[in-house]
Amino acid sequence: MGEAPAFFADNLMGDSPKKVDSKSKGNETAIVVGSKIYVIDGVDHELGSTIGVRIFDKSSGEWRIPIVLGTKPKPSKDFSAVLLNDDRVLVVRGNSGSSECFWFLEVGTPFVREHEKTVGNEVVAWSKGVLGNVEKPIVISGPSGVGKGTLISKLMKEFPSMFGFSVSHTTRAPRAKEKNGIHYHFTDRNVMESEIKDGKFLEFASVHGNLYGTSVEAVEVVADAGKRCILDIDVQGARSVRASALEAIFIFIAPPSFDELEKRLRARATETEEQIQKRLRNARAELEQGKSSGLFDHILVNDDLETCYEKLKNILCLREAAKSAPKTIPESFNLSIKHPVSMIDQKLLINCTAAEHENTSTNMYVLDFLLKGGAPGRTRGLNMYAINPVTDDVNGNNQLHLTSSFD
Ligand SMILES: Nc1ncnc2c1ncn2[C@@H]1O[C@H](COP(=O)(O)OP(=O)(O)OP(=O)(O)O)[C@@H](O)[C@H]1O
Ligand SMILES: Nc1nc2c(ncn2[C@@H]2O[C@H](COP(=O)(O)O)[C@@H](O)[C@H]2O)c(=O)[nH]1
Repeated sequence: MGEAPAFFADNLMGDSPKKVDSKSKGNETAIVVGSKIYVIDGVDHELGSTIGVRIFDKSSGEWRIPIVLGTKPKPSKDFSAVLLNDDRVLVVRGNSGSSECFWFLEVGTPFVREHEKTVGNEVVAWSKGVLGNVEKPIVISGPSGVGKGTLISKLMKEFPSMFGFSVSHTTRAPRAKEKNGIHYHFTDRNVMESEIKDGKFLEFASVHGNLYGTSVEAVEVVADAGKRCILDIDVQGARSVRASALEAIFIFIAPPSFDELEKRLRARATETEEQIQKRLRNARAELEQGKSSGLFDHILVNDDLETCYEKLKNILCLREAAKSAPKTIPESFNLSIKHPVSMIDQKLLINCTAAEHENTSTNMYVLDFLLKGGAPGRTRGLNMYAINPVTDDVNGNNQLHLTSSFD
């Protein structure tokens, strides 16, 4: 690796030109975010099997190797990188099909910051960009015993092919009828804590004295099956998901009264008296936060079960009806060796020029990434369409082409 050309950071540092040590082989792109320079290398020279990321801290003049979360892209000799919103880098890999083309590297999102606090190191997180519209996951929260599980079961029973449940991890003991892998992934605290450190969880919280968490995989498994994911998590978890890149619909289920909540919790007969008392104490705080925090898009009172269920279905149907018609997405395409990219109006314009027909065939694609997705893992809901660079605008609409007298 010593023979590699060094990466010069002088043009990025602003002050005295400074040659910084690098293991690069020259196939790298630098993205400046505040006082840091993220150097994305077509090959990670430690691992060899992925695109590499290093961070140069301008203030200390030091290189840092971050902890890398999420699915990592395979190495690429040819890629472009664009900074989005100061906290995510879009990496477009050349010479790859539509499923391996688009990657997001989170560099300063709340999700990454949270993990930096947990692990005490720089963190970046990869997620793969997935083309195609996708329904937003549904986060359902509310105090223990309010009926979240009952409502979710009804939804899954009525629409088995539409919804999938995100199976959480928990350190609590299974109840009599609960099955590992179906109701929860029952796990040991040590194992779960170590997996949290490794970035395997989208969110986690200590709830009623036990650890609960949604793994990235739990959400991805549902989305990969083409289903809309439902998360049954507490208010702390909902807050963490809000801070993540997973764009979801947040619904809070409230009881008609505190007495009714207590009645349901006791009637369920799954907890000891001590546990019931703990859950009721926590319920007061959750009700306060849930109703007043502005965290939730909808608050439903679960008085009569059937009425509440109808309201829940209404919320979900309305959202679906409001969805805009998808644009045409190329079934499969291969980005050629040269693909300069530029941003216009929150859209990425990709200029694909086939190397062998350099002057003859130019295809323009627009990548519309206003929709956010899951992290770290897959960022879903990207929209891609081809445009004619002469006659279409970036929305794919045909526009009047004015020819000048010199044409
Ligand atoms: N609208 C309702 N009216 C009367 N009983 C209800 C209603 N909804 C749910 N229940 C009952 O209340 C009990 C608690 O419901 P459920 O287990 O679904 O609550 P939960 O919110 O999922 O609780 P947890 O957070 O502890 O998992 C169950 O016995 C269920 O049958
Ligand atoms: N933050 C999270 N909370 C979770 C998750 N899975 C479940 N929960 C919440 O825990 C309580 C208690 O559940 P129980 O099954 O022991 O009755 C309840 O409010 C759930 O919503 C999770 O992954 N993350």
